[in-house]
Amino acid sequence: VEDENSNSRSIISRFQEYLRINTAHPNPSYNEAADFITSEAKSLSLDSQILEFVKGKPLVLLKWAGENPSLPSILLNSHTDVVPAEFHKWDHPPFDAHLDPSSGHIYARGSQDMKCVGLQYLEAIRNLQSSGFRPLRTVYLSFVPDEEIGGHDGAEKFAGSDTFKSMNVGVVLDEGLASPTENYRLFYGERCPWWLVLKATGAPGHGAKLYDNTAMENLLKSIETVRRFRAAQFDLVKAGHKAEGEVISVNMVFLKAGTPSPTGFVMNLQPSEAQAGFDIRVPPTADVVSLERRIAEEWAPATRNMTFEFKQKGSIYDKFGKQILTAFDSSNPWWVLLEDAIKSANGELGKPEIFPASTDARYFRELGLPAIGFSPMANTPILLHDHNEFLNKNEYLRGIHIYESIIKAYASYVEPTKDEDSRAEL
Ligand SMILES: CSCC[C@H](NC=O)C(=O)O
Ligand SMILES: [Zn+2]
Ligand SMILES: [Zn+2]
Repeated sequence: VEDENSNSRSIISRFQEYLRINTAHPNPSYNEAADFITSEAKSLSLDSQILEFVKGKPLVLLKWAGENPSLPSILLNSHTDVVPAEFHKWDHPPFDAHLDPSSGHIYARGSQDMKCVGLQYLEAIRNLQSSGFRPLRTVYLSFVPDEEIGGHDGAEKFAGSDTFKSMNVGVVLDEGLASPTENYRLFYGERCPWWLVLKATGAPGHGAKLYDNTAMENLLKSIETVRRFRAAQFDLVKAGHKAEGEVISVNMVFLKAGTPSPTGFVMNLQPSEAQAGFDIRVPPTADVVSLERRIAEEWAPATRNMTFEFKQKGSIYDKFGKQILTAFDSSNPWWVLLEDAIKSANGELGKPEIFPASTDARYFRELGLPAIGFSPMANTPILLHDHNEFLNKNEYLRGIHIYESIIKAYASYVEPTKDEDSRAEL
């Protein structure tokens, strides 16, 4: 028991050490994080290399060589960056990794999203190694930069690289979300980001004059139309008809209009231009043609002097024209193995879900690879990107055992031969 306690204490202090590295945008300490991961990898005798697709943005790639390197490998992905935090709004500073002695909560930016997962992979490997386990398939771990700002200089370049090709990856694990209930959550796809700017123009005029076709009026009508659409989508979720990832979300994220003056804005001038920005998330199964038509005809009608521009417009289709989804039935052995491995480690599971935001998993799915989103955090409020993000230490430790079970199952998996397949069908 004494040993176990001191072992848990070292596991938790390694987690805290990683959390204390400030990898928040816009100036993440990527090199410090890379050094930390590299030194952890050394202690596990894993091969490590730094891929620097863009200068100053290291991606750490680790390899636990399998006994049969010709089999497709396993990739365990996590991002090293985190979103910024408003220090004064937290109960404990976001990069102190304070462990509350009574609750066992560890407070830090990145404790849920997703430094927990990155280190849990490594701790699970440490435990598997000391139990004498040897992987049949090669297990890779990638610690990637820039996920929070779109992953273009991280996972996107990695997935397109020759290094990646040479890894012969068969399946990818990436992040999921915390679950407030007993059930862990598994994600088989994600919504696609469309960042839309609606622009209105109109006749400028005196602030005292009532007249039609002002930029502000034109924009407000669109905002009202978008708001009604948003409410209808949200109602489907509130009524329990759809899950969060199954509806189109639209949130207004900026408003820009007015004529600046030294004291603020000119108050008696109706401006000739006004803009509003929206973060739209589109489920992979959505009817995108009708959404596009809605935007052009109802949200930005030319008849009201409106135009629109996409700042980001992901596709829900891969290069074969297929919706970007990972199968979650018996056609995907990795899905079945994952569920079984979690259950055999006493984890309970909810229904497969669409990830409501965007993650790096899409870059791997786009290649046609199965990628599954999973972060082992049950009984935990969803606090990613929020103030006072925390993860309970026991939940963190439990997650390590879950990954031991998963990595063991994945790294040992042998595809049934054709013969066994046909027998199973009989
Ligand atoms: C358009 S890529 C943005 C990626 C980001 N990922 C996590 O929050 C997101 O907003 O979902
Ligand atoms: Zn994340
Ligand atoms: Zn995030």
